[in-house]
Amino acid sequence: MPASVRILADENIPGLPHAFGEDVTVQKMPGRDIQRSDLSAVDALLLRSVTRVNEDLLKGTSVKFVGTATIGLDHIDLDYLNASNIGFAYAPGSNAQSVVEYVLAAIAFWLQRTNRTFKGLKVGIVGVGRIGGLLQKYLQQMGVHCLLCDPPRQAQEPNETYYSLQSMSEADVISFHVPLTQRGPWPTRHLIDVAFLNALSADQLLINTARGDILDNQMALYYVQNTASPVNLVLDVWQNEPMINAQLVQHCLLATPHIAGYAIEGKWRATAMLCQALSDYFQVPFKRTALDRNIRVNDPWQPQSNENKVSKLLSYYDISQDDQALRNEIKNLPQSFDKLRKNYPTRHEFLASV
Ligand SMILES: NC(=O)c1ccc[n+]([C@@H]2O[C@H](COP(=O)([O-])OP(=O)(O)OC[C@H]3O[C@@H](n4cnc5c(N)ncnc54)[C@H](O)[C@@H]3O)[C@@H](O)[C@H]2O)c1
Ligand SMILES: O=C(O)[C@H](O)[C@H](O)COP(=O)(O)O
Repeated sequence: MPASVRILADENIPGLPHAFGEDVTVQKMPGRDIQRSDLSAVDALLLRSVTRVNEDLLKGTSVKFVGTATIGLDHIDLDYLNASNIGFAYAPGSNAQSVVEYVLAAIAFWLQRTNRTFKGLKVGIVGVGRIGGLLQKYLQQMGVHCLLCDPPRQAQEPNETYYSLQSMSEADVISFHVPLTQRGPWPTRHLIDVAFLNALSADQLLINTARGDILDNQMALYYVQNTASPVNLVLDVWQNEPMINAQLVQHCLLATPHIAGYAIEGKWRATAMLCQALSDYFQVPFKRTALDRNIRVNDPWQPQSNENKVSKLLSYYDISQDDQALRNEIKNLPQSFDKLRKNYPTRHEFLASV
């Protein structure tokens, strides 16, 4: 192992280099600009989702360890890392609560607009992993009925009740929490197809916080432009970020620049997970306490049965501000998309754990 560990990090990962001592050096760069030529004297690369990690980037470099401060892994060629014996870490669950709070705020926004409450609501959850499972717990705590769709889990848990993707159209709200995959028995690229959209109506809400490629955006634009009463769309993730489909934005109930997971505690939790993994890998000390105080949620909200959950949720997180910020900057794409993400205002997690 090197005498000192040289890290190249995405400039949008908070908390570096304070978590390490003098045996670690940290250089920062915009994630989209990182190229192979930047990696000749780098031991560890710490990234976000905007840097594609593959043979093109890493071949012939000195990189021994890659960490991504994200839940999603679709930007990483894991086969190449394994074959090249490069250490790897990611941040599973780090921003799950943030995404769940985004989804609950989006539902609350829609309910308020339609003068409704959570009472009697049916929510379909597609992908019941860390995020989908947490969403299910919070919704059930609020008395909301959930329909679960997760074929990989269904194959492992034949005695549990799971629904098909098609039957999700029975729900008032359908929220997607699948990883982006192209291969295997249950690929998710373009999982939301025209047949699925055609089975929905203007009385329903579809939320995609998973990845942009789950929904063919060009097809979705055609659908909203040519359907009398299209489903209400809430999109946080887009195909071809940062050059997203500006026309589709105009047709969304809520449109945001991939910030569902951006509550500040989630970001610091991801940093802590990567620093711990890097510290174990290179056997260098890591000051966990330097990060811990940013991860704690102050005074969390425990929903009560007799309170107005719609207005309470929106008082914690007014999601319409994130939507408005994107609409205000839509003429300045693609730069504005990354700018809004880089300068995202501080949003705190607010739900008590379930
Ligand atoms: N918008 C954001 O800011 C944001 C933040 C965090 C994560 N994400 C995205 O959310 C995804 C899910 O995160 P997670 O932590 O819950 O992942 P997870 O791996 O814990 O859960 C994913 C679940 O999806 C299921 N699944 C896989 N293929 C499926 C299919 N075809 N149909 C239905 N279910 C399927 C899996 O069985 C699993 O239970 C991430 O991969 C990432 O792309 C987005
Ligand atoms: O997968 C994730 O964790 C999220 O999509 C994450 O919030 C993406 O943010 P980025 O890495 O692009 O800043």
